[in-house]
Amino acid sequence: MSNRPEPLVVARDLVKAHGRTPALRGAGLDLGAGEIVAVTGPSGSGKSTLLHCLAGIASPDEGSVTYAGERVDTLPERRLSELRRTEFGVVFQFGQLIPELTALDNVALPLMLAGTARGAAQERAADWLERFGAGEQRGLRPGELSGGQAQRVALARALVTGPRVVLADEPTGALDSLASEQVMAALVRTARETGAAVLVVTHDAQVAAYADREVRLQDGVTQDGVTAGLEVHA
Ligand SMILES: Nc1ncnc2c1ncn2[C@@H]1O[C@H](COP(=O)(O)OP(=O)(O)OP(=O)(O)O)[C@@H](O)[C@H]1O
Repeated sequence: MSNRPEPLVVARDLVKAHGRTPALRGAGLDLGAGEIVAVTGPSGSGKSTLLHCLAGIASPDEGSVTYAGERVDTLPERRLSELRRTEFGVVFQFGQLIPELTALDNVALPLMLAGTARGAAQERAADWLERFGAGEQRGLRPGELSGGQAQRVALARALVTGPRVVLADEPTGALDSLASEQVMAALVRTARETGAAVLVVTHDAQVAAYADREVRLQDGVTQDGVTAGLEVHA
């Protein structure tokens, strides 16, 4: 489409096997600033593996991933962790919160690691928890949160540093449909306001409908170009 933004993340011809199990067999996609793309497909079709390759967590056996023109798949680990700390917000499918810290401190931590003073970091963390509907859980530790609450906290933590790319693996997997809609609306709002490029892996067609585009994976191969439904007004 002619009015699509210039891609910020570009993946081409990705091939990746886990041992002898092929996970990606020629996957690719473009992700533009301010754009939300849903990656859908059956269980085992390679969605998480694709997200891990985009985030530089897994390295593809073949193909390439670039971020703002820089090859991600061949970067040294030190530059990769810098990218993940400053430019990428990654939300994993399972448990990534620090059990000893409250929800508020989990979200404040990335800011503090980047040098923000604790009070200011907590203030911003509280705003992001509110945005994702987890403001009331700020004082709770991960063990005291429901799965859905933990997901909201993980999203707030991924977004608090203002990443340019948000990669979220099933961010609504533990939420009911109303809560999923709230979380997706907050993600859409964030992408529109901050210009972040957002990729969401999801099983859920209702969640995918919030995206600007849907990229379907089938047996490790992407079929790009399905346009999803909802017009979202900022
Ligand atoms: N660490 C691993 N070791 C071995 N095989 C793996 C590993 N991770 C994934 N696989 C295999 O690679 C293929 C793709 O898995 P992947 O998790 O990327 O798919 P998915 O579409 O995200 O699945 P789901 O929707 O169930 O999360 C599957 O056949 C899976 O069993």
